[in-house]
Amino acid sequence: MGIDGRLTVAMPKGRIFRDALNLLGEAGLTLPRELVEDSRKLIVEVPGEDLSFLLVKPVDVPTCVEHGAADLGVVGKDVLLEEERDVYELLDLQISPCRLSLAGTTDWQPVLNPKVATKYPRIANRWFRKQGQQVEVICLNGSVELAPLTGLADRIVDIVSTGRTLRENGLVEMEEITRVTSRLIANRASYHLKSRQIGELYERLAQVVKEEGGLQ
Ligand SMILES: Nc1ncnc2c1ncn2[C@@H]1O[C@H](COP(=O)(O)OP(=O)(O)OP(=O)(O)O)[C@@H](O)[C@H]1O
Ligand SMILES: O=P(O)(O)OC[C@H]1O[C@H](OP(=O)(O)OP(=O)(O)O)[C@H](O)[C@@H]1O
Repeated sequence: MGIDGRLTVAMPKGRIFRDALNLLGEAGLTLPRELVEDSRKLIVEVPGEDLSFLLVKPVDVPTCVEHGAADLGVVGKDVLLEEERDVYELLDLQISPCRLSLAGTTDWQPVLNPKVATKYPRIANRWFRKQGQQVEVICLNGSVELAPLTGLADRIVDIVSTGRTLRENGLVEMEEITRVTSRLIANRASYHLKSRQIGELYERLAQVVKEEGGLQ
């Protein structure tokens, strides 16, 4: 499980990375140079602690944790809901907040069996099923806002943070599907086998989240 019996944490590269590092720093961890500075290293050990970080794409964090390549992971709730991996969700870290919303053009008219473009096909399908609406979900990997502008789809399900991308593309948020923050997740076996190490890190992080109401 993990590497050399050390506690291994899968960290998402990209947007969440800095927020997660700040949180770990606040929790009293000495962050190795390779994590803080620009580095291409993918496995980084924390000096003086029985701890290593794996640097992975955000969408791959639940996969690494489910399969035990990492004992713990930091990941957005959006990815967690979409990936449906068999992991424990331990803590809402309250970092990298955003929301997953339904959006469209201002002049959108209801149609039978509308097309919905998204990076989140499972979440979209589940949500529309719950609404009793039949839709055709079209999977995109980015620039989802283009879809209603080009006739590729009628509406989109996508992340909204400042709302700038919607605004600058003449789209409006129609409904919030879910609020999103990043979570601490654990491999099921590691949670039991490394309960002391995981418990200690959990306590340190939970304390910071409680004291600071999360770091934005
Ligand atoms: N404005 C935002 N847009 C997208 N994700 C955001 C935003 N704000 C916070 N997040 C969080 O950041 C995560 C995405 O991070 P990031 O954009 O680095 O990854 P990504 O979608 O894999 O990017 P890419 O595919 O461009 O490499 C989401 O899962 C979400 O939880
Ligand atoms: O509300 P905002 O602050 O504008 O942020 C939301 C935008 O940011 C993300 O896109 P990203 O920059 O990751 O590009 P992408 O289209 O390639 O996913 C997301 O998919 C939205 O498009």
